[in-house]
Amino acid sequence: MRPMLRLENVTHAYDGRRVLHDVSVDLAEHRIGVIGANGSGKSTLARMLNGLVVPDSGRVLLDGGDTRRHARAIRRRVGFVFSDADTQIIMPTVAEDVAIGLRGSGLSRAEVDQRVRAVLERHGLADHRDHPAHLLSGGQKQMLALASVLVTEPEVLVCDEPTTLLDLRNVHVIEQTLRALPQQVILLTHHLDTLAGFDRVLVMDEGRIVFDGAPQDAVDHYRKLMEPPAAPERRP
Ligand SMILES: Nc1ncnc2c1ncn2[C@@H]1O[C@H](COP(=O)(O)OP(=O)(O)OP(=O)(O)O)[C@@H](O)[C@H]1O
Repeated sequence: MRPMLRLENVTHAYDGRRVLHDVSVDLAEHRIGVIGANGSGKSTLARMLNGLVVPDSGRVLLDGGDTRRHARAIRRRVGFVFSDADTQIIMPTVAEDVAIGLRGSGLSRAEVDQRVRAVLERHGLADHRDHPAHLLSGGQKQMLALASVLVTEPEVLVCDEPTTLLDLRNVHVIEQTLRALPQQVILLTHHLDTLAGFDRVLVMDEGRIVFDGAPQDAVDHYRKLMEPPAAPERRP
């Protein structure tokens, strides 16, 4: 059975400024997109899904477990990929960076090696296993960031604009990788084409979910929302 993420009346503010307003939503579909203007609250919402941010009021639940009380357990089940892979790469070599996610997992050295090898092969990084991670290309770094989360075998993958810094070819590579994943994917993106074939897309605006539906309808709604206001009529 697919995991069930639930936000219940979630409100959140930074420095007294409210950025999420009473958001309630259940997230159970296989592939869910989240779109919206800069600053509309997407990242804050996404970070709540694995307890990186805890709401000021309301609750965020994974299969009924509250992120306030079960953050560690929930983080093991909900992986998070950031838009800037450099912030996620912490070890000198590619293989070490992937392996670090398995620290404390209780797996033997041989099991860790086997899992790391498999994930590097699956994501086209096998030839780079002993290379310095910081010397990879932007696309390879993002793939490494993804591999480092996937090696932990999360049930849900939350990706916060993983293609924002990539060229179009690498956007497609990451897109295809995400599409092929068996686990639930919640993808925040400004690349609207990526959402074709998704099961559901949420549109956020000023801290609220203002549309929730099929990808094309959501993209149409978002485009309308982003239209510039009509210029005032000129008087002769
Ligand atoms: N750690 C923080 N401290 C203070 N303000 C923050 C923090 N994180 C986000 N904000 C503010 O909260 C608001 C919502 O930000 P958030 O990153 O959730 O939006 P977003 O929709 O993901 O934006 P973008 O598309 O630009 O990534 C913004 O006004 C942002 O400046």
